[in-house]
Amino acid sequence: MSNLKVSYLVVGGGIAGVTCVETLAILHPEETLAIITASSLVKNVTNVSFYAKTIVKFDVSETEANSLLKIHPNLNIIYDSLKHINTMQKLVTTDGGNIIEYNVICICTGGIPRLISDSNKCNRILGIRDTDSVKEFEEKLKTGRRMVIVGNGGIASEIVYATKGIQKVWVIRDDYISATFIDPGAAEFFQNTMKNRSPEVEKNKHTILRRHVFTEEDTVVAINKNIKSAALGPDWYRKLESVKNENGEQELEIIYKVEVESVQEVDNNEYCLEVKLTNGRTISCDFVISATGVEPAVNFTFDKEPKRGNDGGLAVNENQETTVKDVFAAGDVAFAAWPYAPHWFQLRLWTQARQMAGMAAKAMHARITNEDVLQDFCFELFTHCTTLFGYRVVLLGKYNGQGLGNDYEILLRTTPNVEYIKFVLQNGRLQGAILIGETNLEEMCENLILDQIDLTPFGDDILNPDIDIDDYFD
Ligand SMILES: Cc1cc2nc3c(=O)[nH]c(=O)nc-3n(C[C@H](O)[C@H](O)[C@H](O)COP(=O)(O)OP(=O)(O)OC[C@H]3O[C@@H](n4cnc5c(N)ncnc54)[C@H](O)[C@@H]3O)c2cc1C
Ligand SMILES: NC(=O)C1=CN([C@@H]2O[C@H](COP(=O)(O)OP(=O)(O)OC[C@H]3O[C@@H](n4cnc5c(N)ncnc54)[C@H](OP(=O)(O)O)[C@@H]3O)[C@@H](O)[C@H]2O)C=CC1
Repeated sequence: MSNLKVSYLVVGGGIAGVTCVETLAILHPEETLAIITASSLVKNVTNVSFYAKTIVKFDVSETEANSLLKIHPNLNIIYDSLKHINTMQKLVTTDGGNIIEYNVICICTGGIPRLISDSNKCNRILGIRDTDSVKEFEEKLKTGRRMVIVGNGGIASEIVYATKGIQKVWVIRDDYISATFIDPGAAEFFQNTMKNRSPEVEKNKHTILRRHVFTEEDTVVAINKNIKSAALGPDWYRKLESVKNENGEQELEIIYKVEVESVQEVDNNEYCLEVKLTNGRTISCDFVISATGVEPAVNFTFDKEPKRGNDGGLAVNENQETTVKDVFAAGDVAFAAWPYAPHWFQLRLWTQARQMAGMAAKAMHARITNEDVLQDFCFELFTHCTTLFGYRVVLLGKYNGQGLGNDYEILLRTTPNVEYIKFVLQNGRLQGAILIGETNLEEMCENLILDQIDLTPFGDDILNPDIDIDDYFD
């Protein structure tokens, strides 16, 4: 137990918390800084590379929290969990009884899986977030014969792709797969490649994976067992590829446009779970993966509650400050409540956790030094680089026509098993793009979206592979 007084206090050892600490250490090295982390390992970002000004790719790795001392020798690391924030007196208390006074605080407590409604009745409905949850999943995978996967976003797509030797029933409420990230055309592109995974595609799959392989060690120490440690690293699902299940052939059935009505444990059946769907069908299985999104982790109390967003996240302005002065928030726990630039929106991703935390650090520093701060340029354009079904995927701007109504055009170029390129245009100007494969179009698309150049004169040539469109703009 200790009493401590610092200028800057950061809570959470995920990408957001660590980025905030790293940025503050650079901006204000002489000032006192502390981090409260509920787990002995923290996340950090390495191998940052730029495809373009705002399109950044990086690896996410995990490291001992005390390695942060390298960047800030006077950093106070408090291995504990936040319990209460007294915003009037500007002090926090922790579950372990520590009291820390601050001038400015940044809350980066991340999120937890938002599970389907019957999850509280049965422990065979799993969510994936941290190492422990993956271990439990691996155990179930080793002996399971059939699993039901609910949800149509990143985690469900990765699980469907990576698991073998088990029957999979993928239950989605859309009429095409992976709807969070792609459109129906790209879904078809992926499904075709999944059907006939040729040796060539298998080869590509390995060459385009990120360099860092997820290796979160068993040595991770959870300080508070009720609090999940940071979200997993990028290659987490590769562990699933090596799980041996001798039960049988891989089979995938996708059931579109349905939801789960109920899940019941049964003991008179070959399988111990029955999943009833809204279309009247019942599926017997061993366990259910609920990959149905994230809930912000506001797992502590306030004397004065800041405003929340409609998803329960702490509402923040363009400087990442909540509605309570000197209380900032970043990453999955935050709800972006400022008026967005035309080509940006919030999705809970590493990139945004990192960007928000960098912005929060700048604004916290500006508060302490009494300076003005402007929102970072990165919030001008939504960008996401990832790997789906073994392919590089870059998403830019309003890549699925989000918020554009019905008044937009789509331009497509696709080569089976190689690339899928979609441009979303409105009034002849590029609003968003999906780039799958090694397209090398990232920088051009970024410029076209940010500069809103009228592309009408180019017609369909904008996607003609024989014309180097960059030449037009040089
Ligand atoms: C399986 C999986 C795969 C993903 N894949 C991708 C991907 O490919 N690309 C991508 O962009 N994004 C991906 N994401 C999303 C990405 O991981 C998150 O958006 C990002 O990690 C959020 O970072 P964060 O720091 O806000 O939260 P977290 O990583 O959740 O970190 C929160 C930290 O706060 C700590 N904490 C919580 N409560 C307290 C408390 N009361 N006191 C002290 N500490 C506390 C936790 O222990 C944790 O260390 C994935 C997520 C998951 C679960
Ligand atoms: N490669 C990547 O970039 C990856 C990113 N992630 C990130 O990790 C986090 C967690 O991933 P994930 O859980 O996949 O979350 P996502 O938000 O990506 O996807 C959730 C999915 O579940 C659906 N859903 C929500 N509630 C229900 C319900 N009750 N019944 C049926 N379907 C439902 C959503 O549909 P609807 O859209 O209709 O609400 C959506 O398709 C996200 O922030 C995600 O972006 C995770 C893995 C990989």
